[in-house]
Amino acid sequence: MQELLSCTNVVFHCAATVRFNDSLRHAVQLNVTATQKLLLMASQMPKLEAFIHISTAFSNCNLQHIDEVIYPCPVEPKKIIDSMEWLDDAIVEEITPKLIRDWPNTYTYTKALGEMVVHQESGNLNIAIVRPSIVGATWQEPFPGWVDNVNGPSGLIIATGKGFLRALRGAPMAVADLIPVDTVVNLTLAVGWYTAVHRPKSTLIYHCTSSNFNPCHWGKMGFQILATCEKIPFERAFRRPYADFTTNTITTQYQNAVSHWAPAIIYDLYLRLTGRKPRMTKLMNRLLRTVSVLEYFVNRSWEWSTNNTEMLMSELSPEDQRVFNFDVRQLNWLEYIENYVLGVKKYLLKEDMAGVPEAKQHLRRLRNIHYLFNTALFLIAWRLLIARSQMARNVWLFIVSLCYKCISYFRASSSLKA
Ligand SMILES: CCCCCCCCCCCCCCCCCC(=O)SCCNC(=O)CCNC(=O)[C@H](O)C(C)(C)COP(=O)(O)OP(=O)(O)OC[C@H]1O[C@@H](n2cnc3c(N)ncnc32)[C@H](O)[C@@H]1OP(=O)(O)O
Ligand SMILES: NC(=O)C1=CN([C@@H]2O[C@H](COP(=O)(O)OP(=O)(O)OC[C@H]3O[C@@H](n4cnc5c(N)ncnc54)[C@H](OP(=O)(O)O)[C@@H]3O)[C@@H](O)[C@H]2O)C=CC1
Repeated sequence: MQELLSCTNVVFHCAATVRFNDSLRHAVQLNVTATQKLLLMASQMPKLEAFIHISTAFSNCNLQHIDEVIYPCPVEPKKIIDSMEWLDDAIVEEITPKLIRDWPNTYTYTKALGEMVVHQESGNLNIAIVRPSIVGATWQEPFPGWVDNVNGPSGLIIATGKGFLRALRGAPMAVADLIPVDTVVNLTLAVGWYTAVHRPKSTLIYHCTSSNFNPCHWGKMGFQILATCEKIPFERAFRRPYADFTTNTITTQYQNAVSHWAPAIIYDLYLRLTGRKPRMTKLMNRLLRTVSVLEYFVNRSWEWSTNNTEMLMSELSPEDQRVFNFDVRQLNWLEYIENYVLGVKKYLLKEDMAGVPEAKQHLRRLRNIHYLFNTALFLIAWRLLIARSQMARNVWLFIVSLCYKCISYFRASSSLKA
């Protein structure tokens, strides 16, 4: 502690809980109280030049247009911190929806409270706030596509590539505000420099987002994920990768029943029959729960103003602009997403590229099983229909006689030509 207090020049405060469904008590402890404690600690650092707090672009996701300002929270953070000390867990759980109001989860709500704490308790500290949007794999450094956890889109890329996720309630034309992690790091370092050297009079907020500079839509992203998974498939896929966005609740429910639950139940039945432990329905349950907490972010678009980020870009020397590049106007989304999917395969699934031919062969087998299954299903349905309906029998006889006539006609015309 003594060493930290006496030697620290710049604090980059990244630590947080990023789980959307954390209990309010835990999220307040990590994202609000800890911020307050770190500010107190920072105020005792004589050599401190700058304190950079990492928030999220979604801390005010209850608004549609978000400026580079700190918005007040309905209840003072101090009151929330105090109440967490004496309220028991059951009451905290009960009042959580009332407290978080139109925030979608405890994470975004407590990140907003964390910003308020920074604003109120910064004292004489030289502070800035960075708000990244959805952090994705690296764009360039140390190499394209590096990723180390399943947060945000990464987990859903796995679920799509492995064929578990077939449909997602989301708007394909909504903006997918992804930002590569190396861009966030570069911008954060540049903010550290600017805050320490230029000492702005007020706390500056920097939106580390892509939509203002180079927008990409969920539809385009989904398309490129599927295209890459087709070209370089993941190993041992459950089904062929195919997924689509739907905006309709009934279609979503239909897709959940037919494309998610039915195959999982059939597969578990097969596992049981072959004496193995069923696991697919459990996995599907977890996946659909994850999807339900992420859906909020795929159904809406936000606008973030980026004046401070643009100002910072113009303040950097040409050499620093190159070394600490955070200009996402140069980012090619299709190339980035392809590298992202390959990074997921390599660094999260730990799959070797040598296994690609076998993975392709597996997809071909899955395609054949799919055709076989559909044909069998069609024949069974048709057989049942014929047994029960005179009209179906008539249609069937009509089709058979039509086929017979066509074959006879072609046979006759070919023998005439001969
Ligand atoms: C057309 C096709 C298109 C496809 C692609 C489309 C992509 C759309 C993506 C939209 C992303 C939107 C993200 C918005 C981020 C906002 C930015 C931030 O500031 S926020 C910063 C970002 N923060 C986040 O992203 C937090 C997201 N995560 C959470 O909030 C929670 O983990 C939870 C609620 C999902 C589950 O909680 P709980 O039930 O308590 O259980 P646990 O926590 O213990 O986990 C259970 C299992 O789930 C696993 N798993 C975890 N995450 C994902 C995932 N994304 N995915 C898949 N799986 C995931 C986890 O590995 C574990 O597996 P296992 O070890 O048991 O095998
Ligand atoms: N991922 C995203 O899409 C986005 C993230 N952010 C923000 O970026 C920051 C980093 O997030 P991300 O890297 O994604 O999340 P991670 O969960 O990967 O990292 C969180 C970090 O916080 C540390 N931490 C958690 N609890 C404690 C604790 N009690 N004491 C000390 N350290 C702790 C963890 O340490 P350890 O590894 O030891 O557990 C970990 O290094 C967060 O502030 C988050 O809000 C903002 C926008 C988007």
